[in-house]
Amino acid sequence: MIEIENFTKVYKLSKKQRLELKTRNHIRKAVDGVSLLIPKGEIFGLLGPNGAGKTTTLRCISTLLKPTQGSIRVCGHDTIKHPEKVRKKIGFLTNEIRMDPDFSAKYMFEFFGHLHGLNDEVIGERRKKLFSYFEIEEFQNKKIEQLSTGMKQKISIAVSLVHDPEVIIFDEPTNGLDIVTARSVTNYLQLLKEEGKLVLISTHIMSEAERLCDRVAIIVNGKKVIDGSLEYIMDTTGTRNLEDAFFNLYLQYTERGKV
Ligand SMILES: Nc1ncnc2c1ncn2[C@@H]1O[C@H](COP(=O)(O)OP(=O)(O)OP(=O)(O)O)[C@@H](O)[C@H]1O
Repeated sequence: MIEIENFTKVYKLSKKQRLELKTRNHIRKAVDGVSLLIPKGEIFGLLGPNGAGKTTTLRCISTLLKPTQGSIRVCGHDTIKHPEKVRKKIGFLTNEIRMDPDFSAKYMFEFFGHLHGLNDEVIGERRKKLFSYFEIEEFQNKKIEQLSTGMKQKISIAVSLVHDPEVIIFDEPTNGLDIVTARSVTNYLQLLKEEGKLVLISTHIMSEAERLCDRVAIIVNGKKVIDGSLEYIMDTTGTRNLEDAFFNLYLQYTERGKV
């Protein structure tokens, strides 16, 4: 389970950032007082427009950043007090973490397997399973720079899952993928859910969230505006699909000045 309580993240803005953002403010509140309970055995979607605070939230859960206020626990471990215990439990995928282009998929997989303290036999078994599912086998000895965007993303996903984590946190996992590759990724997330794992994704794609997620939270300007099952969100907003529900809430919380 992931337990997020009254979580706030404030960034300090450098002079360069202030100029770029055309602001005099020295800070930016990226996430503002968000609380969430995310159970295992489900796919949970974090939805929101650009700049809503999704990536910041996922990075704080994954211990790459520290919350400014509030607390986050993953499988009972506090992300600030016991980040190393949290890291053992999670597989994290983000667009900014790139595979080293000079190395091969096989090398990267083994490297990260060893970092997680796995022995060669376990790494070999995991590699066979994941490389076969994502059809990486044929390309596993090629330099990553020679491979397509889709293949690179599949390799990143396989590497993030080397240690068979209980909690899978993927920031926009299908971003930039064609529909065939995207479907193989989302199908795998469903398999992980069926194995009882907790899967947390962020996405802009409402149809994907609707097809994949058991529950979602919508974040606008750093604040959670709703969370719950898809049925609950559609009932509450009086809509029949997630995209309409999203727009309904977005307009309500931006134009009417609630956020
Ligand atoms: N390192 C940083 N320093 C300062 N501000 C930041 C930093 N990272 C993000 N922000 C700001 O925090 C806010 C939330 O950004 P974040 O990347 O978490 O949003 P997001 O929902 O993931 O957006 P997107 O869908 O565009 O990736 C934005 O206003 C962004 O400009």
